Amino acid sequence: MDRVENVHRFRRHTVQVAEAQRRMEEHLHVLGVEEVSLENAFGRTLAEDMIAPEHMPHFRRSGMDGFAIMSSSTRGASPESPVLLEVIDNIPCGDVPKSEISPKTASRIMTGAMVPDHADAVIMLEMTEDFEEQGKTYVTIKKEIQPGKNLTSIGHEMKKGECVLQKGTVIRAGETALLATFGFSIVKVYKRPTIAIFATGSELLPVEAPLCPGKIRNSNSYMLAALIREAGGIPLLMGSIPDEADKAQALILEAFSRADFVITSGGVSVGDYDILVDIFQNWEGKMLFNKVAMRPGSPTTAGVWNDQFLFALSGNPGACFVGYQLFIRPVILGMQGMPNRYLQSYTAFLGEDFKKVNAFPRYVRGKSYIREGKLFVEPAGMDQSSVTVSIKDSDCLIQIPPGSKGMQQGELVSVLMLKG
Ligand SMILES: Nc1nc2c(c(=O)[nH]1)N[C@H]1C(S)=C(S)[C@@H](COP(=O)(O)OP(=O)(O)OC[C@H]3O[C@@H](n4cnc5c(N)ncnc54)[C@H](O)[C@@H]3O)O[C@H]1N2
Ligand code: MOO
Ligand SMILES: [Mg+2]
Repeated sequence: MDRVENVHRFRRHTVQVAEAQRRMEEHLHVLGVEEVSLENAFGRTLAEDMIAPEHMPHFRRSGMDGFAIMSSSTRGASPESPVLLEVIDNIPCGDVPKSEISPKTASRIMTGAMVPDHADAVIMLEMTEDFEEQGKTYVTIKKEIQPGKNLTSIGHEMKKGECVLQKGTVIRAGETALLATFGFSIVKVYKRPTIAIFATGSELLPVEAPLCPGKIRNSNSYMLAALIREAGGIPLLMGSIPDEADKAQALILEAFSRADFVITSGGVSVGDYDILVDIFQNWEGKMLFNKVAMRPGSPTTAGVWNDQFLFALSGNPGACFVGYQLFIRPVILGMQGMPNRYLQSYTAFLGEDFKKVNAFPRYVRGKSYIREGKLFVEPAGMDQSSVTVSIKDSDCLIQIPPGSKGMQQGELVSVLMLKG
């Protein structure tokens, strides 16, 4: 149930995180498609199924350096009664064999080379002895060899016409190897969203400015830009806006023409200078939510303007980080066609007591570790919403359910993994 709150000038309706995500999903659309070269495709999402244009491998391939033979030639072979075959060819990788194999012949062959016709096995070099006699080379085999030994058949890994990679697959190292194998030098991928980032607050200084009393440097914009890059988006740093609602609104609306969507940080709570609240109060677009049952980041607000999102994150760095992970990251991944866009949930043991109580579910910046084969998590450091230093040490968000008693060391807790 939504809880309605009346704080001074702005009615706020608290929604659960899942409901807030559901509302934003209604407006989430995959961006268009573009072609990129394979070397620039890392981290991108395939926009079409990739179908194998040929078998892999497309020729019968030797798995060892040795001799290609007919396995039947070795029947009865033993140290006491070795088989003698005449060596009729030498096949390096990349060559086509010049001769086919018969019951009395063998061809010297290298790992990865094309196995000659009628050969159905390759015997390792170390299991043979060869010698020359009257200008001819012979190989001695003292062991029976099974058909198919050290020979990779055509289409062993994949058959022509099979789906190599499905639409929606994120291209990482293994995918890149397959795309290269099948000759896809250009691939169709979803476009990367461009996101305009504004910081708000008259206290904010540019990063390069010296400190002065009461002011701080704008760290949220840079943190958000880094997070956006991590998710494959393109950040547009728009600097910081002083606490003047009209000016901020004009700049934000203008940014919609330059970006796929806009994020702001700061100015969403109940302070006198919380200008995003004013902007959303006069919002002509659609409101999605303006209060979320979560800590930190409860004032996180979102709306849609002509099909484009405006996300207003809290100014407190910890809240800004958590708000990004729960709302912005899934949108960036979703716009790139990624099906698994929400942080994955695991169960872990709590490594230490967490006594802070709250009416809302709490997302504690945590660090995870394995002890005796079990996954443990504990707070990464100071957990107040205003704290920046613990962000770098966190690899997960520990989900502490709302309640009056907190949680004890050793209890099982649900965790959202941020990395990996
Ligand atoms: N009376 C109440 N006060 C507050 C409430 C409340 O419910 N009643 N909510 C608190 C909660 S929870 C949060 S979260 C914050 C939200 O604050 P805002 O989103 O309005 O952000 P600001 O007021 O602009 O700034 C808060 C804090 O963060 C610093 N900040 C802002 N921008 C940046 C930036 N780009 N880089 C680094 N740090 C930044 C800013 O200087 C403030 O210290 O409100 C609570 N208050
Ligand atoms: O919702 Mo606030 O982010 O807890 O400090
Ligand atoms: Mg404020």
